[in-house]
Amino acid sequence: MRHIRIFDTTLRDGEQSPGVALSVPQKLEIAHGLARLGVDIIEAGFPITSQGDFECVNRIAREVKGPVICALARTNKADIERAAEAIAPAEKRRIHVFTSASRVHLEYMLRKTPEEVLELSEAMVRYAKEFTDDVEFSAQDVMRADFDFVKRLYEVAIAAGATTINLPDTTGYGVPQEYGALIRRIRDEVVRGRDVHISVHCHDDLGMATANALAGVENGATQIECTINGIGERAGNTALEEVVMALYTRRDHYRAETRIHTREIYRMSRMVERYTGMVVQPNKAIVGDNAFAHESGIHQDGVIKNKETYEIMNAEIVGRQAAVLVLGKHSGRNAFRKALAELGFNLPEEQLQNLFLRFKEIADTKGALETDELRALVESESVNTPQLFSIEQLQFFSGYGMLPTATVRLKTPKGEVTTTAIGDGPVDAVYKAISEAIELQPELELYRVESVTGSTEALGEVTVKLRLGEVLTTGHGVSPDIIEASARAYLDAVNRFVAGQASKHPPSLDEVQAKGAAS
Ligand SMILES: CC(=O)SCCNC(=O)CCNC(=O)[C@H](O)C(C)(C)COP(=O)(O)OP(=O)(O)OC[C@H]1O[C@@H](n2cnc3c(N)ncnc32)[C@H](O)[C@@H]1OP(=O)(O)O
Ligand SMILES: CC(C)C(=O)C(=O)O
Repeated sequence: MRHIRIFDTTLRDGEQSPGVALSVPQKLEIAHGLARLGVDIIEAGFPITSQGDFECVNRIAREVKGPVICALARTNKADIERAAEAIAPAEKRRIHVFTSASRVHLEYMLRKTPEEVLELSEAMVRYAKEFTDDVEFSAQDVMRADFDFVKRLYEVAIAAGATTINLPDTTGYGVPQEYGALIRRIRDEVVRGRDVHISVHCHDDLGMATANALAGVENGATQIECTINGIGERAGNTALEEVVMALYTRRDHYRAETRIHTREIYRMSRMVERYTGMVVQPNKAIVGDNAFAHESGIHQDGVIKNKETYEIMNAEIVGRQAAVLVLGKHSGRNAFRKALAELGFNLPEEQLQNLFLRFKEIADTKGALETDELRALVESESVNTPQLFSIEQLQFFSGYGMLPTATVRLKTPKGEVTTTAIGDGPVDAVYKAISEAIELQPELELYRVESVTGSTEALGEVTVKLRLGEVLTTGHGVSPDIIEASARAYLDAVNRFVAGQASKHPPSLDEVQAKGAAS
């Protein structure tokens, strides 16, 4: 298999992301991480940019062992000297000299003729060679440049000693077939079998950076320039994790391999996310939160039966936890049953079906449930208490300057009962309305409300203790709405009270209500 070099430019092009400025310790830690990841080349910075950037590249060159340490330089002597000085302590060092290729860059930005750019490029590659044998040459914006000029530029760069020629699609203008064809022509018409690496550097302005880089590999490139999480100027660069995993997962197709220790990928992604403050989108390939999660019932059912139904790679291979089944409104019974079994609940089928309906009802309004929320739901609903009283409807009003008022419609053994009450707050109003509907006046000994996972979006879990005469009963209720959870907890306690009496000497409801009313 062909070896593809991974040239990581997180610390140079990646740091050019608007709003990102990494400190020296952060860059050093990222560089050490990149060495552990197994990248071949680290582009550590652009030393002429600032004293801070110089020092950073210099410290990385001193301290980070393994990869080639590379510094960027424009086609001028001052840049090259600064780059050479910064990387001098490295065991393996590279200077990356760049110019521009497109007419618009030459005319408006460099304000030079093509002949001047050719001359300067040749002279500056030669100059960089005085400091290191390993010189890379790039001409920005090759996709929008005249091919004959691009060809001449890279020919002079190779003649001057460039050992790697990089073809940057600086503006992300290329499409895979076109970019691949450019790389092929460079291979056939410029490199012509010489010992020079062809490198790809693609930007993601049209969302094609990864596809373009891979098209380059298919057509002769042996180096990919990329960044962790695809960060970089504007829409970013080719994402390291994407090209590496594409080459690995589709090695049957590309017949090429990298030296990346893939199990380090996720850790690096999180480190770069944390230090740059650039949050990885949930649906980002390989490293996004959802990349190995399944929510819909049909997918979950398939994955439970055989992971290969919906997974082309294992999460573990990129250093993540095994794929997770997210329990939300799209989930099915098989995934629900499995999740409960993993939590240690093996419920009878009928109970599981009822619980599933309640779960769907909650997930429909709240979204996916976390493990602790699922556990709370099961614990509050799975105990086989006969539902003598249950909520049909619940409505309440409260607010500053208003009388808290609640109306409940309950299913009771006497049929549907609707009552309204005023209270000191919405929960008090609901409890008074329920008490009237069930014709019992329990004393509330304890009322506790908690957010199951500690966030405001979490399920609310309410625990109550009610005293009915001599008997103390506990009830639990969960719901995204804490007033509803409170009503459920109250009725749960009442139903348990009734069930507890029934297990000894079944009283009639009239007896229970008479007892409750008397207490
Ligand atoms: C596609 C890329 O990612 S390229 C790398 C981009 N990275 C950066 O720009 C890093 C941050 N940059 C900086 O700190 C500054 O721009 C510096 C230190 C590099 C230069 O700063 P200044 O000297 O103030 O120049 P300024 O940024 O205003 O303009 C850039 C100059 O570089 C010239 N230039 C641009 N590319 C090249 C090149 N490849 N070779 C030679 N000169 C170049 C421009 O023509 C312009 O020259 P001018 O001042 O004669 O008009
Ligand atoms: C310096 C070059 C390689 C670059 O970053 C670009 O053209 O995008």
